[in-house]
Order: sequence, then C-alpha cells, then structure tokens
Amino acid sequence: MANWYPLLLKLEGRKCVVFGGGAVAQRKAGGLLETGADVLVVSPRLTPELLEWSRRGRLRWTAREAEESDLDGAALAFAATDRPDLNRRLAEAAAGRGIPANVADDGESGDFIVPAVLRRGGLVLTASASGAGPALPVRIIGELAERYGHDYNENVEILRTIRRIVKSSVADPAERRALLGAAVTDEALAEWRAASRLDDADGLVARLRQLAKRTEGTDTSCGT
Ligand SMILES: C[C@@]1(CC(=O)O)c2cc3[nH]c(cc4nc(cc5[nH]c(cc(n2)[C@H]1CCC(=O)O)[C@@](C)(CC(=O)O)[C@@H]5CCC(=O)O)C(CC(=O)O)=C4CCC(=O)O)c(CCC(=O)O)c3CC(=O)O
Ligand SMILES: NC(=O)C1=CN([C@@H]2O[C@H](COP(=O)(O)OP(=O)(O)OC[C@H]3O[C@@H](n4cnc5c(N)ncnc54)[C@H](O)[C@@H]3O)[C@@H](O)[C@H]2O)C=CC1
Repeated sequence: MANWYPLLLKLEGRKCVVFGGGAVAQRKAGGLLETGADVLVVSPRLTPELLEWSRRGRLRWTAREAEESDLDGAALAFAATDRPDLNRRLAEAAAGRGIPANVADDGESGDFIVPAVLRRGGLVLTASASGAGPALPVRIIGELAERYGHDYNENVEILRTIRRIVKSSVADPAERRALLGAAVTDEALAEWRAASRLDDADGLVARLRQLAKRTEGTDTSCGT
C-alpha cells in the first residue's frame, strides 16, 4: 500500500481534464469547480448536471471520445470513464507528459486519490483510507460535520485576523504560540464570533494573555 502524501492544491485558473461524463466524473468536476479550476470534461455523453454546468459556462465540454491531446497544458487529469483499459492508457499518457493522474476504477494505480472532504469556510477537513475505499472516510467526515458545525465557517478568517495582530504586537515566538493556542479553543472562538470587531490590537492581546494564563502550567514553553 502506498504511503500517500496529503496536501492542498491551488488550482484556480489551471486546466484540469476529466475524462468521462458519468456520476464519478460529475463528482470530480464538482470538487474542482469549488476551487475555481478551469475544468475540461471530455466525454461523448454527460449527466444532466454536467450538461447544465457546461451550458452555464462553468466548465468546458469536448463532446467526443478521449484523445491524448486533451491533456495539453493540463495540471491534473482524472480518468473516470467506464473503460478501465482506457483509463489506464490515459493515466500513462498523462504520466508521459508529467501530469499527475487519478484513476477512478483503480485508485492505487493513479498518482493521487481524492479524499472525502468537509469545508467550513477556509477550514478543510479530509479523510482517506489510502485507496481502500470511501465508506470509512465518508463516515468519519459525517461525524466531523456534526462536531465542526457551520459556526466554524467564520473561524479561519478570525484566526487570520488574530494571527496578523499577534504577529505584529508580540515579538517572542513562544508567547505568540501560547496566545494563538489560547485563541482557538471553542470558548475563545465563540467570544471572537460574538465580538463586533477584533481590530483593537492592545485589547485583544491583553485578553489573549488572560486566556493563555488559565492554561499556563500545561504549556511550559510559555515564558510570560
Ligand atoms: C481510491 C479512490 C480513487 C479516487 O476516486 O480518487 C476511489 C475508488 C473507488 N471508489 C469506488 C466506489 C465508490 N466511491 C464513492 C464515493 C467517493 N469515492 C471517493 C474517493 C475514492 N474512491 C478514492 C480513495 C478513497 C479512499 O480510500 O480514501 C470520494 C471520497 C471522493 C470523490 O470521489 O470525490 C467519494 C465520496 C464523496 C462523499 O460522499 O463525500 C462511492 C459512493 C457513491 O458513489 O455515492 C462508491 C460506491 C460505494 C463503494 O463502492 O464503496 C470504487 C469501486 C467502483 C466499482 O465497484 O466499480 C473505486 C475503485 C477502487 O476500489 O479502487
Ligand atoms: N473513484 C470513485 O469514486 C468511483 C469509481 N467508480 C468507477 O468509475 C467508473 C465510472 O463510473 P460512472 O461515472 O458511474 O460510470 P458511467 O457509466 O455513469 O459513466 C461513464 C462515462 O464515461 C464516458 N465514456 C465512455 N467511453 C469514453 C471515451 N472513450 N472517452 C471519454 N469518455 C468516455 C461515457 O460517455 C460516460 O459518460 C466505473 O467504471 C467505476 O469502476 C465507480 C464509483 C465511484
């Protein structure tokens, strides 16, 4: 079994080719559209949803069988036709051009697999069973969706703001780490969400010091 390396890719404006126009191609294309990728679907037929996305100009559709030249200039390829032999050939053609490929019918033979995903604003939680199949990751993501509800949609932007303030007001790296740790407890996050603004830097840092003090002793690296 491969030891897959997890990462988040920036695909905005980058060409991603999806071969096939069935339910699997639709799910892959849908995930790509959320990133702002330039999605090209190559398939003689499309699901009604894919057809709708094509009509609305959300993606490009080439209405014929796959050709290697469809890969020209692509950042990623998804071989999601119902023909395993063709999927394999397309993945090989992609490899020959240095383009990472996903193989829908045999994930482990591809260069990457797609995890189950939960997005809460900028917070991205993923789970994968390293190609063993989606059932367990999908169950776990369902559990995470309950634990990390829609409240979390705002938390990443809040963290971004707080981190900017802490970086510009606190010089000591150990104290910064302690303050940022104290800023992301559920209790603290609820406080920031309820606050009308966070741009009073002195007030914010004072409050973070208070919160961090409460957990002092559990973090000996905090020298304040
Ligand atoms: C290896 C991987 C390759 C890849 O696609 O990247 C792969 C492969 C295969 N999936 C198969 C079947 C199904 N896949 C789904 C759904 C999802 N599959 C996804 C990922 C992955 N699927 C990759 C790694 C997963 C990991 O191990 O972590 C998800 C998470 C992400 C996504 O696709 O966007 C998405 C969940 C989205 C969500 O609900 O959140 C459903 C459910 C449904 O369709 O409703 C079924 C039917 C039920 C079943 O069989 O379990 C088959 C058998 C095909 C056959 O029997 O012919 C293969 C082939 C094989 O076994 O290799
Ligand atoms: N990775 C995953 O998450 C999953 C993978 N699968 C696998 O993925 C494959 C596709 O599944 P579905 O989308 O449900 O199949 P589907 O039968 O609904 O769709 C297949 C699509 O491939 C297109 N196609 C056929 N020949 C083509 C060619 N030469 N060039 C371009 N497109 C072509 C068809 O027009 C059709 O749109 C299945 O064979 C299955 O093994 C199935 C379920 C989940």
